[in-house]
Amino acid sequence: MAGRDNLKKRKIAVLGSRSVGKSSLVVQFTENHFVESYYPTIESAFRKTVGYNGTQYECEIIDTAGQDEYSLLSAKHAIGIHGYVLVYSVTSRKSFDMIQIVYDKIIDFCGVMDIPCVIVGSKMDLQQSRQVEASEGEQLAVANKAAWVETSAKNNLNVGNVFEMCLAEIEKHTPQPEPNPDGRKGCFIM
Ligand SMILES: Nc1nc2c(ncn2[C@@H]2O[C@H](COP(=O)(O)OP(=O)(O)OP(=O)(O)O)[C@@H](O)[C@H]2O)c(=O)[nH]1
Repeated sequence: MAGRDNLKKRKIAVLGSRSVGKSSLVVQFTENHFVESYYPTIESAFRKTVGYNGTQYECEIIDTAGQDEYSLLSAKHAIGIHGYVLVYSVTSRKSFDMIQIVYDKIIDFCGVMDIPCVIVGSKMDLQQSRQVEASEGEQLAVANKAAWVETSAKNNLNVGNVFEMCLAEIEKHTPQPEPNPDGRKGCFIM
């Protein structure tokens, strides 16, 4: 069991166009099964505690309703969120184009230069219907200083990686206390 000092709470929001597989990704990660049928999400929260890099993280994952270019970003998708998972489907060019739009809305809303973020190309098992190449996903991530990965919730490929990468991105953006001269870590006054 992790002590309290070794348990960090992290809130992650999952955004992207409708039907790209956001819920399937979150359900595969938190409940270890694949949802074949399609139920549009209004909004749901999932929890899972994961060990990563020697630390236990209590993750609260917010699965949102699909966005389009006209959706307004809600404050609840920005305030208190530590990291973002932005999902497009490799079978939908339109959903890929939505990623930059959603990303820009978030940084605008938060008033920051960049955010801890993983860009996810979902449904990589559907190779026959691919519309977005892996290299395009990678380039988009580099341009936005984000991480990137392709997944299949159906075949449980890279699903756990998405959330580990998101925790890593959050850590990268979290200022570390300066060590004291004697090597011990200092503390922040919040
Ligand atoms: N082949 C394949 N199908 C998938 C995969 N992930 C999701 N799907 C299917 O895509 C459809 C939409 O998946 P959802 O997870 O409901 O999509 P969503 O993004 O949560 O949709 P909204 O709630 O409308 O935003 C469902 O029929 C899923 O079974 C995948 O990795 N491979």
